[in-house]
Amino acid sequence: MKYKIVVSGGGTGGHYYPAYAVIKELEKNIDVELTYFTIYNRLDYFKVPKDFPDAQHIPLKVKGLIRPLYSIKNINVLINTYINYIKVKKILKQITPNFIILTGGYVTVPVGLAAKDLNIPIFILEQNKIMGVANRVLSKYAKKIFLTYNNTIGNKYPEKSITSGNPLRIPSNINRNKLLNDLDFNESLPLITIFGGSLGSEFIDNLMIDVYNKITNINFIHISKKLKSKWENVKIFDYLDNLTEYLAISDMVISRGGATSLSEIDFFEIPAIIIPWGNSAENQQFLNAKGINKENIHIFTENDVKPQSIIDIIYNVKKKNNYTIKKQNPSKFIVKTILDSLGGA
Ligand SMILES: CC(=O)N[C@H]1[C@@H](OP(=O)(O)OP(=O)(O)OC[C@H]2O[C@@H](n3ccc(=O)[nH]c3=O)[C@H](O)[C@@H]2O)O[C@H](CO)[C@@H](O)[C@@H]1O
Repeated sequence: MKYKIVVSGGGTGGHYYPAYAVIKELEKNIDVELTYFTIYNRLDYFKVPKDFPDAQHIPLKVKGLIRPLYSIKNINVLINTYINYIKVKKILKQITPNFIILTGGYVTVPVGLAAKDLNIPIFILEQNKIMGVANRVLSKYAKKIFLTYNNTIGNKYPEKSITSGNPLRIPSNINRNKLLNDLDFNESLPLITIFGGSLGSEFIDNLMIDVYNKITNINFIHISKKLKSKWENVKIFDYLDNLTEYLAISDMVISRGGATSLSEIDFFEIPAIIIPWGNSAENQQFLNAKGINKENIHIFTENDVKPQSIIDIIYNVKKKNNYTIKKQNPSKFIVKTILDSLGGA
């Protein structure tokens, strides 16, 4: 039997990749026909994985809520949500999905409301330490809510919530020497990977210039749409589809506080310097970073961090002894729970 599955999530990697991980795991268990509702035009900002099942992508022209939430301008947002709800409901009636997965972002509100009206089972993934507004609105109608963090702030439905962890794209095998040789890196040196979420970060780009001018005995991979490399030990890419392969062999990461980036750092047990994006909704990125606050995780605000703060920390970075993965991808548990709750595949 073919399962018709509808997924919806905001148009950045942090929402898209967890959905991808779940769909990939579902495909191991059942035949999947996928429809994906996301934000109009946002798919250009980051690369949609090439091997994503032949999803039909339906972009919706949604308007995001304006803060403060009681702003009069949000009346337009409500009208826009209603128009999209009518459109999505019509499409869902044609598709007749078996179930629907929502990964957060305003775009999911009309999709979730239409699914609820048509009695389609809804599963929610919440990656962040503070639940996003869309997930807060839709949680009431969900069959199960999968959380990355214990005690997610703003979650009103603990009885149907499970702290599963964030489903991730995990490389199937890791060959450190090959990955480093491909980039002409010296294998005996440690590797530090720098990236600012799926959309990049000019703040982190600028911060690193002084660091690169001073440090030559570390290999650096830096994801940046702006920087050009003039340093032999720094390789710059505007995007890497296989970034998680490089994360798996990184001895340190410097990143923003997006929940999926942090889940990867946690999963691969990489020491990290986190500089949360100062304008994230409800200071979400700072709360995410505090949520994984452990030894070897250094959190800075944009105001506090200086190139010298980075140099002082990375000066002591050493190559790890081994790079084997010890944990299980949460996608396995999530898929099993979804299928069991629907009566099994
Ligand atoms: C601006 C914005 O909306 N930010 C939110 C967005 O972040 P954003 O979309 O930046 O997502 P995250 O930082 O959580 O994840 C980034 C993902 O992109 C991948 N990647 C990145 C660069 C690259 O070259 N290749 C690559 O594969 C990373 O491996 C990771 O899987 O979603 C997160 C999860 O809900 C939220 O916590 C963030 O606050």
